[in-house]
Amino acid sequence: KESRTMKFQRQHMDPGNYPGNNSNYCNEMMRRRKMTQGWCKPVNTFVHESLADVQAICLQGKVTCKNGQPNCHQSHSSMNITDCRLTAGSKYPNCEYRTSQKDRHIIVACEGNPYVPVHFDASV
Ligand SMILES: Nc1ncnc2c1ncn2[C@@H]1O[C@H](C(=O)NS(=O)(=O)C[C@H]2[C@@H](O)[C@H](n3ccc(=O)[nH]c3=O)O[C@@H]2CO)[C@@H](O)[C@H]1O
Repeated sequence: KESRTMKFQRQHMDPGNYPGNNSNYCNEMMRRRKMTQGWCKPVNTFVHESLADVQAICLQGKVTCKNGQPNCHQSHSSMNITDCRLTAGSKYPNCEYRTSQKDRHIIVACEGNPYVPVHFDASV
């Protein structure tokens, strides 16, 4: 069974890569990382920073998660991310995404021992 932190890495980590001007980045990556099986995941963010830098967020600014839980953390610095958002005309199984590269602070939920990211909450 895939652990929560491995699921986080599969769904959200893409260090050493970024779309550049590849408008198909999200179409390719959402499939490759298995987020278009059974349904098209509506929104997903990939983070183009090292795993160490993203794991370090769990030691940074504590904030309340969207679901009210107290275990979210906001990155001190902004990070290179890509937001993938399902397009209006997209029909399963043809999941079509808009690719938007951004520079944002990210908010993740952390859990466990070691205390590591298990959920992507938002970017600000
Ligand atoms: N505090 C917590 N502590 C521990 N665990 C917590 C906590 N909270 C939830 N989980 C768990 O995480 C799991 C999960 O998949 N949550 S999810 O909301 O659906 C993820 C969102 C995110 O993937 C994506 N999104 C969204 C915005 C954006 O900018 N970028 C972007 O990528 O959309 C998804 C839906 O919004 C679920 O098992 C839930 O129980």
